Amino acid sequence: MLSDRRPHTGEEDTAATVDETEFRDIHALTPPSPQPSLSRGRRRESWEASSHHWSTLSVGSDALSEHLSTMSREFNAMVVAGSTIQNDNNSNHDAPNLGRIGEEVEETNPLAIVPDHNPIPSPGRAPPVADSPAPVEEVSVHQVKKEEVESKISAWKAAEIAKINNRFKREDVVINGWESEHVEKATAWLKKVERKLEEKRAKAIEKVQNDVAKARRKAEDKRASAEAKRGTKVAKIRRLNWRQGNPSCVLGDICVIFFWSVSLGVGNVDLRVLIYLNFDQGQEAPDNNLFNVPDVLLHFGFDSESKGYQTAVIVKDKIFFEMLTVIHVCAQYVVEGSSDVAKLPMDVKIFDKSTGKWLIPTVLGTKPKPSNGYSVVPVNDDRILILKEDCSAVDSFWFLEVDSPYVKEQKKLLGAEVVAWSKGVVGEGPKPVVISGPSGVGKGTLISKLMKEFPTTFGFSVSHTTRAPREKEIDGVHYHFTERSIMEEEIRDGKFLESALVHGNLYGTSVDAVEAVTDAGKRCILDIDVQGARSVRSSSLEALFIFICPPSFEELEKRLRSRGTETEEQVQKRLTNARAELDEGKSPSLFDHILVNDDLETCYENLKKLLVFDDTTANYQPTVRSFKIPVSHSVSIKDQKILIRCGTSELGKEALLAGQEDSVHMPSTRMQNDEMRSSYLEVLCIVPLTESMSFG
Ligand SMILES: Nc1ncnc2c1ncn2[C@@H]1O[C@H](COP(=O)(O)OP(=O)(O)OP(=O)(O)O)[C@@H](O)[C@H]1O
Ligand SMILES: Nc1nc2c(ncn2[C@@H]2O[C@H](COP(=O)(O)O)[C@@H](O)[C@H]2O)c(=O)[nH]1
Repeated sequence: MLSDRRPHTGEEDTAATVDETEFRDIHALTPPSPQPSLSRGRRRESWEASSHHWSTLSVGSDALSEHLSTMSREFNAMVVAGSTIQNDNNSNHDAPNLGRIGEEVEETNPLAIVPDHNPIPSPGRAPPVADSPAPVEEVSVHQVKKEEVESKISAWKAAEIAKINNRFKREDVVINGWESEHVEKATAWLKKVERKLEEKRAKAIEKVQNDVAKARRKAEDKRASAEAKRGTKVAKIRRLNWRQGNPSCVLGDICVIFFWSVSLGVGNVDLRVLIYLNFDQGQEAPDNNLFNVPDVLLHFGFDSESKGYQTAVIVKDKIFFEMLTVIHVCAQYVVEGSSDVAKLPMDVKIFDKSTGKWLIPTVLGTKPKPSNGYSVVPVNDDRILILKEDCSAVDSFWFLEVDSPYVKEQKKLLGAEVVAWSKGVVGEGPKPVVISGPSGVGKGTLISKLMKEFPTTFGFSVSHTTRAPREKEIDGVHYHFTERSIMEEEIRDGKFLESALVHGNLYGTSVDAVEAVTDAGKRCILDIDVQGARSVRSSSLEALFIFICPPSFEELEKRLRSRGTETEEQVQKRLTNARAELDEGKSPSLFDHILVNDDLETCYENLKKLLVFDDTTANYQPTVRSFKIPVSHSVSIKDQKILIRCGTSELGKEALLAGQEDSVHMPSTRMQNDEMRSSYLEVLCIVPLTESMSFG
């Protein structure tokens, strides 16, 4: 019967069913059990069957199945106990079975850590049932037993619920533990990740800071080097500029003054040399001050180390310039009384007074060619004038820059003691010529004719361009064909005198291109667009600006097309730009001359008139070039002027003869007086120093 019971999955349902159903079953079907042992055996069978049945119908949890099976066994025991009471009067045979109900069922669940403090009261401990002598009494005993069983069942239920609650509490503890363990783990992981991120961040910040510092340092270096380059370029441009200007002769009653435009090889010195030729012994000098020989820091002494005489100039606590050989020459000259001595080179070394040591500096620039002798005068704190004796005036003036801005820059760059030679170039070259005009007007054609006819007089400035070479165009002859990125960098580096975007390509005139021509002693011709002309006009380069105009716009278009070097699109672009250029070409502030290229030959003749027979070209070879600084002279610096004084009749004669009467335009009355001319001549060169010498 018990084994036929329908299984219940819910424990409370089971208990409730047991409450209501089991007892009805007990009354109806109490089996007479003749032998307690047999009855016990049968009951065991029922339990086993029941247990088996329950376990096979469990809802999947072994623990739950085990638990329910335990409950079932205990419950069955109680029911059987209740049913056997009446047959088993005061027999306690089944007491051990009932007693088992109250026993702690061995807890196999690993979660079971809370002991059950509410055990089911052991039926064994129930007061023994007294013998019932009468049926009435029997009923009441039965009643008592029933109540007792009922109370046990209630107690059992409560105990089961408590067990379940405990079990869930234990589970809850374990779940909480599991939860906190995982939360802790996750938090620890997060902290680890955060720490790693923090480290990465710190590293990234450090890297960025290092990169920034590195970039700054690099930029500094680049800036310094660009600045140095710029300085050099500017100096070059200035030098180009100094070569400009006309030499002029100024006549005076007492003296003849030559104005020489002087330029320097490396430095930034612009000089004008005035030579006072005093013919009359009785005449006074134009400015007495000019004749005051100031402190000339020339020191002569014997250098035990090199066993010779040396000259030194003290500038800013440093002794510059050893002219051992010069003094040696002087000594020879003096002793032997002969000027016929070997030319001797010039060496530079520096005695640093603070350390008491001689330094051999890095010498920049081209040093002067050896001479018979030199005069040495500090001009100011940054350079020393060296006047070569007994050589042509063109090669006489030299400067040793010892602390000029250029030298300062170089010292910084090279991290060494630096000096630089600058040549005072006497005379000047003719102005470069800028030929501009719209594309197709005939600039190139005119320039080619000029070069062909005057190959030694004119030189073409070879521009840089990013445009592709045309057929027959040769790199380095017609253009320096360059990649855009390279050209852009070179423009940034200050390599260009001017540059412009012309018809979609970059074009530019490099300083080197102009220098290459001027260094070859030729007049430089630039073929550039109007933008370029404007740039050159606003630069320090003095030039002659000529604009070539077409006879008409239609003719320009015709020439451009007939040349056949451009695509239709390029022709259109060039024609559009031509209109703007033609407007600009009329600007008198930009161009010195406008030539209309109608008939080619006529235009060429006009160009030649402007260039070949203009004053600049005609006067290119200054007559004063043959002037010589005599051996016997004194050099001094006064009021920002270099004074060179010499005054013997022989030397005067020499200087005068070298000066050439025609170009000097000396007053005829005096020039006719040979006696007077040879009797006395005092020559004073006054060299005013310009701002670029940065006095003070
Ligand atoms: N006076 C002229 N009469 C007729 N044709 C000319 C005359 N001058 C030049 N040309 C022709 O015009 C064309 C353009 O001349 P050229 O190439 O010298 O122009 P350009 O001004 O140098 O042009 P670009 O600025 O594009 O270099 C050439 O074919 C040339 O032979
Ligand atoms: N600003 C400059 N313009 C230049 C230079 N070289 C040439 N040009 C001018 O470009 C156009 C086009 O020349 P093309 O050879 O492509 O026909 C022409 O007007 C030239 O005068 C330069 O160095 N700078």
